[in-house]
Amino acid sequence: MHIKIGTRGSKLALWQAYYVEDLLQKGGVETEIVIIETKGDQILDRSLSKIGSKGVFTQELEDQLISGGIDIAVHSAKDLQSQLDEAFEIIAFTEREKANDVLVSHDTSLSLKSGESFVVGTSSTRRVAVLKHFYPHIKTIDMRGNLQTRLRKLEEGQCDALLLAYAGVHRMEYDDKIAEHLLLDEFTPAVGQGSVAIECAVTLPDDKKSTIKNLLNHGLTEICLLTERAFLKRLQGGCSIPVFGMATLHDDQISIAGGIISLDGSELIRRTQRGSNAFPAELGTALADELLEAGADRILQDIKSKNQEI
Ligand SMILES: NCc1[nH]cc(CCC(=O)O)c1CC(=O)O
Repeated sequence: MHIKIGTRGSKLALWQAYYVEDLLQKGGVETEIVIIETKGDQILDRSLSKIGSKGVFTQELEDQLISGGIDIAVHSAKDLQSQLDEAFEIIAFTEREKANDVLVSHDTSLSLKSGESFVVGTSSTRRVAVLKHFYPHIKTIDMRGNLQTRLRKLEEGQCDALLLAYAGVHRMEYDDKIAEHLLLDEFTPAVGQGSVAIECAVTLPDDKKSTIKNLLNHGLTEICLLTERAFLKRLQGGCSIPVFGMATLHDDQISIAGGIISLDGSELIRRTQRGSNAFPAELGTALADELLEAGADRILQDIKSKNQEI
């Protein structure tokens, strides 16, 4: 069998594509990597939250899935919108890396907890809002671009530290620049953070689908991600909305913590629920409903109207 693997061209995206390629080859599959540039890779001058981010990193990959230019598209699970077009499906989630955020700096003695003020570069609305909520003495500056670009800006002194997903930092082998591992209770990650999602067209032949699923899918990660993605779908949060959620497994139970925070960090709603691992989507949806009842709806509307003003 021969599988064409579609990926974006950033170093992190390529790492993930090679990781997937390796797993497929170990299972006796022949592979080929096809690099595809997306709109999101070209737009570097404006914050993603301001261009309406739906599909900017996925559209061109999905076009190739339909035309047969590629068999699968490899994404960071957290970059994949919660509601795929009906022509596509996710056939596998790879085993999740540690999901937490980390503070990255040349000065590894830096700590959010120290009370000392310094400048953190991040383009994530979630991370900015959570910093404002728990660590108001920290200043933030908007910082876009791939990991290498951000690290270069850090090196140039545009900020003192970056706030990033551990998974990406680890994959790029920048572990020695990690100053602090942030608490999951405060910096609850974006839905899907740390896992790689494999997308295909629903029309991909069944023998290819089953081989790919067998070689790439990590069942325990899949249960967690299905819970989180149902949660996100119900809240209709895209990556420009500071919604966060993370599920973990405890024997046959799933526990999920999730919430939403206003852009200025003043209002934070976070809840947890537990349920059977047989019904991940139901649990994720139930948690979203609990949040909506607790006022998440108002925060969401407020953020959506602010995004439209820009
Ligand atoms: N939004 C960019 C993005 N997409 C996936 C990762 C890291 C890898 C992962 O979470 O799987 C990152 C960088 C970051 O948020 O620091």
